[in-house]
Amino acid sequence: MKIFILGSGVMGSGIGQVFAMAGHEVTLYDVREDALKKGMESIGWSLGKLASKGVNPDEVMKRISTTTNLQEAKGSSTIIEAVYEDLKVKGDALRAVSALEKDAVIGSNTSSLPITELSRYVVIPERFLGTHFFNPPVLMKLVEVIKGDLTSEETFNHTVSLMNSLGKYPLPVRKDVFGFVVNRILFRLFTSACSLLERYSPQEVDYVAMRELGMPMGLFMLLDYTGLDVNYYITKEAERRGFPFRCSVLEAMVKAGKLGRKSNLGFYDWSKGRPEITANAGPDPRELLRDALAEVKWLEDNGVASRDEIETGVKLGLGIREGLVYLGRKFNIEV
Ligand SMILES: NC(=O)c1ccc[n+]([C@@H]2O[C@H](COP(=O)([O-])OP(=O)(O)OC[C@H]3O[C@@H](n4cnc5c(N)ncnc54)[C@H](O)[C@@H]3O)[C@@H](O)[C@H]2O)c1
Repeated sequence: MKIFILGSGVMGSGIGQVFAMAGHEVTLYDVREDALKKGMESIGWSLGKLASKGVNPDEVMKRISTTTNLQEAKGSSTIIEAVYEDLKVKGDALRAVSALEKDAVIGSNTSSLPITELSRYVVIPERFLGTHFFNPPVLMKLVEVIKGDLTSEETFNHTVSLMNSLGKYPLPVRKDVFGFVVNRILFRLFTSACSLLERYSPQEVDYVAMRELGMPMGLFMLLDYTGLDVNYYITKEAERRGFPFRCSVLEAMVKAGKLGRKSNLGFYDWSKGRPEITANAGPDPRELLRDALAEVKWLEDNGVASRDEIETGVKLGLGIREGLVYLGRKFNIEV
């Protein structure tokens, strides 16, 4: 199949690599030559790492081409949009590409914009949906496939099968809700963690997140890792869309230039690399889990995804090895 990727950044290049590794012909498109060059370098680096696992880097590389000419989208069967997370930038890119190739299924990799809102920009909204890969796309097995209000059942089912054929686990998100499934749960965990700061240190909360919830990284460490400015922006966006992701300390931290890992300082000091967790006690794990589990129930009750699908998504997307529902039972929280 001919695949066209809009945006050759962190996600676009990774998604292109995933398709090429599954045998598809991929064209990476970007408005910047240097982004295409960087994207190809990062694919080459990643394939080099995978060579010892039976991947033939040259074969995969041969299937990927780059362009700054949007006209090359013509004849593509699938188009994935992975440009900046901005409604106007995405809208303009989608409008232009969808006018060129009307038969393609178009997926957006947005993390926070409603699929239905984006679908207003495409020529055939029935053939448009969300394809939310996780970072890094090559290593993360989870892809949320999101049905917008106008997405046809055929497009949705076709894309779920396509993601399966790439070796991914497509989590079917049947309703277009803010944050989709996995990030909604993550935002609940963040909100609970932030509200514990009155009584506990970030270290103590993270100790419990890692030790009792089995997360690969603590919640404050994760906020630092992805950037406090990025997370502050998401809390504002969540608020605007009526979803309670709150973390009141973020605003002052961002204003003070504490952005997390990228500025060497956030909830942790990153100047010497990934910080060590030295705490050996913290809050009751139920205080972290309760709202996240209420969210699982909400998603299930509202027909967004089933409990089993959510559980698999949480394991693959957040690295919570045992799953949230399992932890709920373990700690006697009713779900
Ligand atoms: N980075 C992550 O961890 C992550 C995870 C999941 C989803 N996402 C989402 O994926 C999308 C891309 O994120 P990213 O981290 O790869 O961003 P990025 O900044 O690394 O890359 C975006 C690329 O889009 C290009 N671009 C901008 N306007 C364009 C246009 N009109 N046409 C073509 N290319 C254009 C830029 O030149 C840049 O190379 C965003 O919607 C983001 O929310 C990101």
